[in-house]
Amino acid sequence: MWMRFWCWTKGGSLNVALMPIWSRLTGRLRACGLPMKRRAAFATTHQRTHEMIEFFRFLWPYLAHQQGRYLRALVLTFFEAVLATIPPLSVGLGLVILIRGSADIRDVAPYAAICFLSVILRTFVIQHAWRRGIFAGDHAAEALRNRIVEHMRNVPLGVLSGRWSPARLATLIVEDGRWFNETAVFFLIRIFQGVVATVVLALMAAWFAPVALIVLIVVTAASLLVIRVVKPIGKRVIRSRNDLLGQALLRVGEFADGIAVFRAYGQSGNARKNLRATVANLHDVALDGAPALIFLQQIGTAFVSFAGPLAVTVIAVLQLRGVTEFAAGAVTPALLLTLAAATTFIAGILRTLLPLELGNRARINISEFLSTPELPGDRSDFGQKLDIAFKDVSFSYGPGKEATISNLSFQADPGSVTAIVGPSGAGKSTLVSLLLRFHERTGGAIKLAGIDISQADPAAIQARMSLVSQDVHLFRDTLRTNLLLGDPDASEARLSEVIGAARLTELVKALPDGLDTMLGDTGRTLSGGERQRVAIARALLKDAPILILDEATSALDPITERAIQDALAALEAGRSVIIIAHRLHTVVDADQILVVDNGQIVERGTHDTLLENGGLYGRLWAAQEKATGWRLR
Ligand SMILES: Nc1ncnc2c1ncn2[C@@H]1O[C@H](COP(=O)(O)OP(=O)(O)OP(=O)(O)O)[C@@H](O)[C@H]1O
Repeated sequence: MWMRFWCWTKGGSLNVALMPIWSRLTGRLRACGLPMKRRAAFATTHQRTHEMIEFFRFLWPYLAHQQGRYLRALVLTFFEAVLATIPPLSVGLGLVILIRGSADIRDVAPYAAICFLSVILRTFVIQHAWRRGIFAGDHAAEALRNRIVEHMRNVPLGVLSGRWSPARLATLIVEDGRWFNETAVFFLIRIFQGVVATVVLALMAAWFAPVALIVLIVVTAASLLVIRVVKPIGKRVIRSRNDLLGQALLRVGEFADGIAVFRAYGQSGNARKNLRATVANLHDVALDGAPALIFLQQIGTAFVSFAGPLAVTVIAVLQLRGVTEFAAGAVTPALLLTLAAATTFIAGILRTLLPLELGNRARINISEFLSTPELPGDRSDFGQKLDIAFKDVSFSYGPGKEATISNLSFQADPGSVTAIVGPSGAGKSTLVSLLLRFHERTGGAIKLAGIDISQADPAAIQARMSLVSQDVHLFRDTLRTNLLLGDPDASEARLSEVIGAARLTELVKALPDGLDTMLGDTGRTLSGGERQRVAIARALLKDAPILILDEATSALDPITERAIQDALAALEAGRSVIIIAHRLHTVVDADQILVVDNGQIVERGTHDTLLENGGLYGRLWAAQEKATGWRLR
């Protein structure tokens, strides 16, 4: 019999029979723009296995101390899968006994008892397996999300303003993190369960009738073939869905943040239109993609449903032709039950393949982000004297972009005050962001206490610096939490002290819940000047040896600014200070003033020497003096 079957396939009859169907299918899909390789269909299993192994390898370290629990979940799943094969087998064998003519209930009763026992035991085992799997998977997802956040802390800021925008990262953490979790828990375990159960059931079917095994292999291969065809569509839909989701998040964020601007310019209609267009795109992708995916996936799983009838037909043909001779009548019900159970499990596996694609895409996206290089360096052995030295430093915001800083050198001694002034866009903020290692210089060297900062741990550098910038970010949390960012362990007394120094006492009194008032969109919104004072209080709390003030008092009224200047003067004592300021009267006492234009220091000196020089500083000073005399007519 086997020889005949072999000759039939070898002689090409099978190919001849399947070729027109295959050509039609591939022809239609090619017409839809899908790349098709005839033989490639048979690589599906290999590729899927490879993807699952890759996913597993990626998952494994994040399971950390939950690895044992996850493995126990897999072992329990293995037993659960074996238990799942017992009901069809025991019912089938009971039926065989009945069909063969046994009238004694005692012959059948053990099979019924085994069937019930296995069902009860399976329910028990499955619960334990899932509980362990879900716990371990959740743990891995949490560890992965923390790793992403940690990586965000350690990559140059340029990475986060480029391809990995905040919206893209939100999608990565929320959406991709979710699919990573689902794949780790549900799909991998379900596939493992399906494979084990299918193998056991297929062996049982082969025991009833060896030809059934061939039939199962053929229908499964046909299903995999179809799934292979579906895969590019699935990939395309999933990729555009991910991209659009990122865009939608970005637009929603922009719309929410900029609603006041849109309204002020009477453009809220346009902004809403943009937002709607993005949401509509998302909807279109779902609508276009979903029916195709469901239809093609159903075709894939439908093939395996033919296993039972096909096996019976083949057995019948073989019997009728006299190729085989066995008690088909007695065996067929058991065979059918076993095949039905096997096909249910195969269909279950096939149904997880497309969602598995989402998990796989999530893995690729997350790996891509995690592979962006972190800022190198681990030195933190700075001494007490934190002198700052820039030597021929150059920097540009991207390859091929014009240099924002070129060959810039200066030295700031410990305890001195260095002011950086210059026209808007000259590169002043960029300069301090290089010192903080928010970006990596492209040329020259920046040294802190004699150590090249490119060899230093960015966190160690940032721990030694307090930054108060013109853009103050407050978190949607209480005022207390926002202040304690400066020093999470600060005592109440210290907190009151800096609140007083930053002229925040009146504000705290006026807030409904004082320091515990929620800030942000769910709570109280602060004015620009109030925000700036909160940032100053944070810096006072941090008490770092280097203070960087980037237009720190620009949003304050003159009276508050004077008061804050006094507080800052007290803070400046004994520290190195770098002040970026447009209001030149705030820097007249600086030890050195660097005048920056076009990314270069064009003048340096004290206020008096610079005025004497009559250069750019002199012109800026004169322009400001004149501006103070201006008034609107
Ligand atoms: N993240 C960024 N990516 C690309 N270009 C940037 C980025 N940040 C700043 N720039 C550009 O670099 C140049 C210098 O900007 P920077 O903010 O350092 O100037 P500045 O002197 O501090 O200006 P201002 O006084 O107006 O704050 C500007 O042309 C600005 O557009």
